[in-house]
Parts: sequence; C-alpha cells; structure tokens
Amino acid sequence: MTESMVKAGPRVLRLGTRRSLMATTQSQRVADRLTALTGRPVELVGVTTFGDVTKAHLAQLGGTGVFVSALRDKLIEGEIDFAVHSLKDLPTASDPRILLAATPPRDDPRDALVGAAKLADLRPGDKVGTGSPRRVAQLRVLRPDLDYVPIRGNADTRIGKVTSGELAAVVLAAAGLGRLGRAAEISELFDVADVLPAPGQGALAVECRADDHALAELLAVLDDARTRAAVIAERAVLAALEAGCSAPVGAYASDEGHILNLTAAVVAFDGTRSVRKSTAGDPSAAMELGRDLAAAMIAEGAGTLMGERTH
Ligand SMILES: NCc1[nH]cc(CCC(=O)O)c1CC(=O)O
Repeated sequence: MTESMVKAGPRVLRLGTRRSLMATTQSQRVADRLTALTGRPVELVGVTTFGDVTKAHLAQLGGTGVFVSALRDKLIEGEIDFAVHSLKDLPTASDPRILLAATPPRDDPRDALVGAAKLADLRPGDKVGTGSPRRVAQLRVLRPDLDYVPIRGNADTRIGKVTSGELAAVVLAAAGLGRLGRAAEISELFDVADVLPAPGQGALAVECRADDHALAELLAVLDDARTRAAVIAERAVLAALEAGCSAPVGAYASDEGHILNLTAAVVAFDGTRSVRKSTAGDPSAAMELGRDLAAAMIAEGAGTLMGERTH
C-alpha cells in the first residue's frame, strides 16, 4: 500500500476561472492563499465566457455579467466548486443560488494612464483609448481637447496600440495592470477625486453555491471586512441607479477609522454636467448608505444624465 492511498487527503477543490491572463493570475493568487491558510489543494478549471468570445463593443452588449454567467452556470451545474471574478464585472442583481463567500483585500482601485506622457502633457487632439463611458466622461472634464477613441480587447492589445503609435495613451484599471505585471508602464495614476473608479474596481469576488455551507465557511478566511463594506456601498449606488458596468457611474468607498466614506458621481457623456455626492456612515450599514446616496443623486437629476446617449 502506498502512502498516498493511506492518506487520501481532502478532495481537491475546483476553482473556475476565465482563461485570460488577468483572470488566471488573480484566480491562482486566490487558490494559493486558500491553500496556504487552510491546507486544501485547489485546481484551476478554465471556462470560456461570452464576454471573451464576442467581438461586440461592450457598451453595446446591453446586459451586464457577460464575463460572469458562464462561471455561475458551471457552479450551479456542480462542475466547479467556487469561482473568482473581478468584482466590478458582477451584475448588481443577485442570484439566490449564488453566495458571495469572500471579498479578499482590495488592490489599487484607481484608473491608470498608459502612454508616454501624463494626461496634462498630451497634445490637443491626441488619441486616448478607452471603451468606458465613465472614463471618457470624467477625462473630458480634465482634457476636453483630446480625442477619446473606443477600444476593446485585453490589456496587451490595448497597450499594443500605444506601442505602435496608433494611440497616444490608453486608460486601464491599475489593479488589472498590476496583476499582469505591467504596472511599470503606467504613466499616471488618477486620483479618485478626479476620476472616480467603477464600483468594485480593484476588488475580487469569490463565489460558491449558496447551499454549500461547508465550503462557504472555508472560503470565509479569504474575506476582508473593510473591502466588503466598501464594495457593498459602491454597488448599492449602482443598483439603486439601475445602472450597469457600462454606465457613466463612478463610486468609491473607503473605511477610515470605522467610518465608511462614500462618493459617487454620474457624469454626462460629454463631461459638461455631473451629479456628484458624498456621504459617511457606519460600515455595518453600507447597503443603506449607498442606496440613500443614490436616491439623493436621483433627486438631483442623475437619472436624466444616465438616460442620455452614450455614443
Ligand atoms: N471590464 C474589464 C475589467 N474587469 C476588471 C478589470 C481590471 C481589474 C479590476 O478592476 O479589478 C478590467 C479591465 C479594466 O478595467 O482595465
């Protein structure tokens, strides 16, 4: 009898992940951390999602969750045990069969410029690539004289357009660039006061089946309470505004000394008008904080701004 037959050990947990380099990198990081903390072995299972195969412009897909549904399907079918997503890609509508088991400590939430110069040093008319209405709207406030060009594709493809000279710069999430090992190419990190990040940007979501109580308990070791409170508040704003990931909505919360500070903004696509509000409260009431802030924004016309065409 071999030793491995005597000590069968715990079953290997199957972690479902998108196949992109960013997704597999962040999933592997979560897998390693879980194994380090609990001793449980984890294997990555690659899943192709609609968001990875479609050539359509993300803002035109209409629905949110293009990167998420396939992984949730595999979870519900029992083909994987848990999944890791970029939290900002999660649809705001919750699925009763799925549990947000953990929100690991957040990475840098800021947006980043990749190019030869800082935004202020680009020349009038320079082309800046970003497919996000939220980023375009806020950048237009800072530099209305630049030419904002919609782009898609992974970070490699996007940065390639700068290297080739097709674009002067591109805007990406700092967290994603960090996970890809490309943080050194960042020419400027935007202060959250200037470019409010997408709700949940820089954070990860670890999901399992809602009825898998044993696994939920295990995954809870990965959770960071401060990150969870912040992203709950940010996503509550998005949900109450009935906006998706392609809406010109920014929200950022940070927990300082047990007070949760939350700022959210809706910016008209041309950058000329915006509704921006801040609030603070107890982290345990994060959801209400976000919902109430959104209600106050709607009272100031946020809904009208969002309803305007985005292209
Ligand atoms: N929508 C795609 C997406 N989803 C998560 C990230 C980056 C990592 C993060 O924000 O957590 C990105 C790319 C980007 O916005 O540059």
